[in-house]
Amino acid sequence: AFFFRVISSPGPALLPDGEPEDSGDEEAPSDSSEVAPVTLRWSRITCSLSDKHGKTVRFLLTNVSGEAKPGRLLAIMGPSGSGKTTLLNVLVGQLAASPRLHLSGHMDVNGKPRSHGYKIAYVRQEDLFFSQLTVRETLSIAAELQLPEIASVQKREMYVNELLLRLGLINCADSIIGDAKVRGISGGEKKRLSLACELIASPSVIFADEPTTGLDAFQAEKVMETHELLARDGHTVICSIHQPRSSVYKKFDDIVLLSEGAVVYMGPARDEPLKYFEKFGYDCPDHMNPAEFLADLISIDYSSAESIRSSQTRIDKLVAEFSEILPSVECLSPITTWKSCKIPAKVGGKSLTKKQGGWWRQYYHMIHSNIRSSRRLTKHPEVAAINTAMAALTKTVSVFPKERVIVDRERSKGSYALGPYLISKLLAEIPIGAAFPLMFGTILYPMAHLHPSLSRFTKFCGIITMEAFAASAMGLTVGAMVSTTEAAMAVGPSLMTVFIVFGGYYVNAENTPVVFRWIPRISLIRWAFQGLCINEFTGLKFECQNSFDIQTGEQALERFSFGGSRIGDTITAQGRILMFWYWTTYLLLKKNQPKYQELKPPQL
Ligand SMILES: Nc1ncnc2c1ncn2[C@@H]1O[C@H](COP(=O)(O)OP(=O)(O)OP(=O)(O)O)[C@@H](O)[C@H]1O
Repeated sequence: AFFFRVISSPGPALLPDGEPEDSGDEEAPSDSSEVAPVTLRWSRITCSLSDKHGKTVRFLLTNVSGEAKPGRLLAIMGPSGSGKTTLLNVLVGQLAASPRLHLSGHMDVNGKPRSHGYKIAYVRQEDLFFSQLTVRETLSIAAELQLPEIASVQKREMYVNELLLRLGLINCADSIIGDAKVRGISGGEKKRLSLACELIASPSVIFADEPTTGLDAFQAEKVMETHELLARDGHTVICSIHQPRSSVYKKFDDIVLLSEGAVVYMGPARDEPLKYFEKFGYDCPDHMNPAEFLADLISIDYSSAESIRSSQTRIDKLVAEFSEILPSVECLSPITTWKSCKIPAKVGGKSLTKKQGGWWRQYYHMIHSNIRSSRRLTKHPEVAAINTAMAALTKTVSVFPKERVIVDRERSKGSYALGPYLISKLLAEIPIGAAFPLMFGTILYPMAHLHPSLSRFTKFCGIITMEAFAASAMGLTVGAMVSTTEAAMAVGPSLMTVFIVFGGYYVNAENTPVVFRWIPRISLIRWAFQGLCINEFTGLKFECQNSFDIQTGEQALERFSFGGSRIGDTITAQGRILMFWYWTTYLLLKKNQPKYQELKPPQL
């Protein structure tokens, strides 16, 4: 996937290879704080949706015109489904192609076709990062990939530090990003990190799709403050936003109000739109958030048939009124993509984005970040426990149902009995069954920086090997229970998932509901996880910042409800589970042994 991505498309934030000197008529600035000023104009953009017979069924955008200027923050506002994201995608040139969508209109960049281009950044709604990397590492990797011309590591670090300071990320620079499971930086910080990653190559135009979605009021304000500062630095900033609080609304310089894909107002923000709507008798009450007033004014009220009709009439009237006074935004160039942007951003008079790093450079950094990321991830003994068990289980369930057919045939011939077959199978599989966990342990242990002592390493390998045998025995039971490999492949991992959930990491003994308390006792994941945790945490001391932080490994074990137990206990429990699955396999195979129709003498 990475290979495909590298050869197929550089993504919106990266400049394609280009001739840096081809700067058109515009001079790119020579200082890092300066950006090439860009004015965007779009006119008569219409986007329609047709059915499979080619008949237009709906307009997503109707005759939308507008303008975004450098040094100003433009907000595209409107109710849900009004076409904000569609318009933003059209402006960025990234409206997903579909045979049912028809797009027309014009767009200029500084009075020229936009393919003549400038560097742009598109900050999407979802924040996608390697969750185990820190903020600084994420930005450093982005800088190394996008700014290969800054050869000096020191200079690149300075540049990253500058960005961290500028976006208010310096305090969390060395925190991991985190995800739903491992707490990392806040939602607002993630949004600002997304923005920072896009800003590395000093884009002239910044598009942001709903940058405040999912944030609390304070974080939303901080994020919008950052956008406002970027506009003040000379960037052209365009963001879509649903319904901002009033302090956020005050930050906008210009506003486009969309309702059902049509423009209801476009022009200066703050009091101007309120004055404009006053002319039609719609007064914003004192102390009401203007954004809320505007949103109510241009939304369909679905509470009753009458309210739908009256709100629709009001919106149609406002759209018609605005189209009559629409400032003439005329562009000559049909909509194209930004792909052939050729003007590189510059820092200190030097081009920063002549080229992306070559393949090898990108490959090296991606591998590096993946290793860094997986190192931290694999520190969780849970990952080692799940990986070992799943590998052993799938290996067995994919093979055993086929083998069973042969066993049944031989048994029916009386070649061998079930008991000796199972015992010989167990003994014969010891070397192969142990090979994978030992290999896995040998690679993972030093990579994950686990406790560097030979005795702990030996115990680590012992625990995962025992677990692999238990998982394999469980695979035999599943294979004996169902008749096909496909069914075994469906049942085995599903059953294992239950054991993973009750494995002690997601749900531990103290918070397991009483009715499910038996599951962790028979979960091979839980015993392996417990053994690995005891092996790793016993005797550890942690650096603490607060008095309530966990200080010792023993306290960490208490937190998992593993206090007071020993590795020996977990190995014994695994042994019991292994015997349980073997015994169940024996009983199932015995019960399911092939039965043949008896040949009875004909009745006279
Ligand atoms: N490719 C598509 N095919 C069909 N319908 C689409 C397509 N893209 C957008 N739409 C429809 O167009 C309308 C506008 O969508 P858009 O995502 O632009 O709205 P929005 O104002 O950004 O909404 P929200 O605030 O909820 O994100 C929606 O009704 C959506 O379902």
